[in-house]
Formats: sequence, structure tokens, C-alpha cells
Amino acid sequence: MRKITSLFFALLFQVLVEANGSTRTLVLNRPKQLNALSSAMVTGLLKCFISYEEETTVKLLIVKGKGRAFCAGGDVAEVAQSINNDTWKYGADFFRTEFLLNYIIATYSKPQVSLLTGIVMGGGAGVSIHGRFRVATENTVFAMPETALGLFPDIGASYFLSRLPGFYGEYVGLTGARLDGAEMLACGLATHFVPLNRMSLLEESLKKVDTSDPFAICGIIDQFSQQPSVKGSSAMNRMEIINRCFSKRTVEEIISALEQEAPRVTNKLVTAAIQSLRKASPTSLKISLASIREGRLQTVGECLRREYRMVCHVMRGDFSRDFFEGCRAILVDKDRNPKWMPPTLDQVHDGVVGKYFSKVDDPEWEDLNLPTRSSHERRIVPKL
Ligand SMILES: CC(C)(COP(=O)(O)OP(=O)(O)OC[C@H]1O[C@@H](n2cnc3c(N)ncnc32)[C@H](O)[C@@H]1OP(=O)(O)O)[C@@H](O)C(=O)NCCC(=O)NCCSC(=O)/C=C/c1ccc(O)cc1
Repeated sequence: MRKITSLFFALLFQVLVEANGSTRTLVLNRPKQLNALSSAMVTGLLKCFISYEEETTVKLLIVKGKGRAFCAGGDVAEVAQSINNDTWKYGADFFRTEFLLNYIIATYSKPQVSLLTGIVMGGGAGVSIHGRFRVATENTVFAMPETALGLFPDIGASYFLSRLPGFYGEYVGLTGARLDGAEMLACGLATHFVPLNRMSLLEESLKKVDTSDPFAICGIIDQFSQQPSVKGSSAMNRMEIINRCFSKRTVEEIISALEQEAPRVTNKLVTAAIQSLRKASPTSLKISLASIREGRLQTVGECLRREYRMVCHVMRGDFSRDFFEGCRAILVDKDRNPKWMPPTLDQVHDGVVGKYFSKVDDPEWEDLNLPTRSSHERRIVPKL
């Protein structure tokens, strides 16, 4: 029988915990907000992950979302609130907890299966992609939309995006392109594709397992999995274009390479990419590219530590206030017409980009301190 663990239920109604034998199912439970991660949720999830690692009777974690989304990212409405209060420390605390959670998930000693139904964006990727099994389906919509908000792909995205085939990670991280379940599987962001009408059967089977053996868990998911075809128009079918353009050294060169491709390609992919890049914050684009490139040679912990420095600079508005402008345009005034500053790519100099990687100049500020973990930092192995 399904049992809701009363302790956690009382503590954290935004994250429900269901206990079935050796399985614990964590349900993101803010369906009206598309399960956007509040600080209570990241704190609650972190507590769950830490305590279930200790409990020998718990062998498998399932993470899923209630309603039509898995999770639409960090709760940007909460941020808009904190901006009004004129304090960057709220954001820094939120990210400290969130990135620690991402790190615990990436180095977790027990298997995690994330059931990626519906929207998976930003912080939603952070609580799933670092885990062992990511099950996509036909209604999954994945995106890292941060450059449109004046932010950059964080939550350890510079680790997993930089490990996608070729320069697909640069494409996904800079343009905020939306991927469907088949594309997620094809690029390695998802490990499995299970049809929506078989998801609940999969979940029931997983709730009966009494093992942490990843091969056994994989065997169960395999029984429900399919190999979907990637749509003809998908960027996955245009990897030669993606690689040619997104391998360029600078954002300006990427845009110029896309513009050269545009007359030759009938597919909307190239024009849509140019449009997204032209609309995004120039500063965000440049720091995102630098972050993904740097991430290629770093461990997940190193990526998160560097991203924490970056995000604190963003929250403090040290070199640009684009994030506040993005929140204003998208959340507060909802005019969807942000005025980025600096407004053009050529005005965002390499020296400033480099400063996002430096320590924050504040006596109270500390680098992200991640615990020593016994399990190795797992690598996401792209399937192509
Ligand atoms: C494409 C979406 C996912 C779905 O569109 P839709 O189907 O037309 O649905 P709605 O847009 O009507 O969303 C339903 C409700 O969910 C809310 N919502 C939908 N995503 C969200 C959301 N990330 N937050 C907070 N309410 C939301 C949305 O505001 C709305 O609330 P309401 O108007 O009151 O009905 C759309 O909602 C959307 O673009 N959401 C934002 C995605 C996004 O940019 N994600 C965040 C990336 S950045 C990030 O993760 C960092 C956050 C951060 C966190 C803490 C900090 O201190 C600093 C930063």
C-alpha cells in the first residue's frame, strides 16, 4: 500500500514523499507553478537525498513532478521578490543549496530514476540530468532558457552540456532551443524513452525493486522502453551545421557562421537559432559560452564551484544588471522586451567575461564548499 511519510509530508508539502518497500518517490508538488523550485523545495530535496543515502533500507529514488510539468526551473517569481528587497544574498543562499543538491545527486551512491513528463527546464534539469536514469517520453519538453533571462545555464549545466555530442551543448545552452523526448534520448540527456501510457506501469515496477544494482534497474526500465525516431527537422539531423557553427571561438563568429548557412538551409533551425541569439542578453551569451567551454575539462564539482562564483556576480549585478532587466521584462512588467546593457556583443569585452570567474569581493562571501564524497563523480556518457 502507498504510504505518505508523515514526517516529510508535514515538513515539506511542496515535495511529497511516497514510501514503497525499498523505493522512495519524491514528488515535486507545485503543479500551478509548473513545480518551479522554491527554496523550501531545494532544502527539502537536499534533506531527503542526504537522509536516504544513510538509510540502508532505501535502495532506489524516483523523482517526478505533479501535473503537466516535471519542473520549469528555479522559482523566478521568488527572485523577483528578492530583487524588490534589494538583496543578492537571498539568491546566493538559494543557489548554494541548489548546487549542493545538484552535486549530491551527481555523486549519489544509489540509483535515481527521474520520470521526465512534461516541461524540464533550468533547475528541473539540475535535479534530474545528474542522476543515473532519466526517462523521457513523448510530451517531454527540455530547455535551458537562461540566456533569455539574463542568466546562464547553471545547476552544473556546463558539465553536462559540454559532454553532449559535438557542439550540441553550445547550441542548446546558448539558444535555449527546446528538445523533445526523442532528441533528449538521441543526445544522451535522457537514458531511456518510455511511452506516456506505460509510465505508470514502469513506476509500479520500480516501486517493487529491492536492489540498488543499476543493471537490474536498467533492465526494468528497458522492458518499458522504446527507440523513438527523431523528427526529420530536428537539429540532431543537422549535426554538421551545428558543429560547423557552434564550434566557433566567439558568439559573434557563431552568429556569423549561422548567417552564412541560412541561405543554404531550408530548415527553420538556423533562422530560429539566429533569432534566439539576437534576442538573448549579450553578456549572458558570452559568459555561457565561456562556461560551457571551460566545463569540458572540469569535474562536475569544479563546474558547480565556478558556476557559483558566476551566479553570485550575476545576483550582485557586479558587471551587468541584465538578470534584473530579464526578470522585469518577463516577470514583473511582462513586456517581453528587455533592454540589455551592454546592448551589443562587441561591447561585452573578454576582460569582463573573465571577471565572472573570479572570487566575489565581499568579506562575508565564501566559495561553494562541496563535501568529500565516496562515490566517483559520474560522467554522463553521450550515446552518439
Ligand atoms: C514555457 C513555460 C515553462 C510554460 O509556459 P505555459 O505553458 O504558457 O505556462 P505559464 O507560463 O502560464 O506557466 C504556468 C504558471 O507557472 C508559473 N511558472 C512557470 N515557470 C516558472 C518559474 N520558473 N518560476 C516561477 N513560476 C513559474 C507561471 O508564472 C504561471 O503562473 P501564473 O501566471 O500565476 O499562472 C513558461 O512558464 C516559462 O517559460 N517558464 C519559465 C522557464 C524558465 O525561465 N525557467 C527558469 C530558468 S532560470 C532558473 O532556473 C533560475 C532561477 C532562479 C531562482 C532563484 C534565484 O534566487 C535566482 C534565479
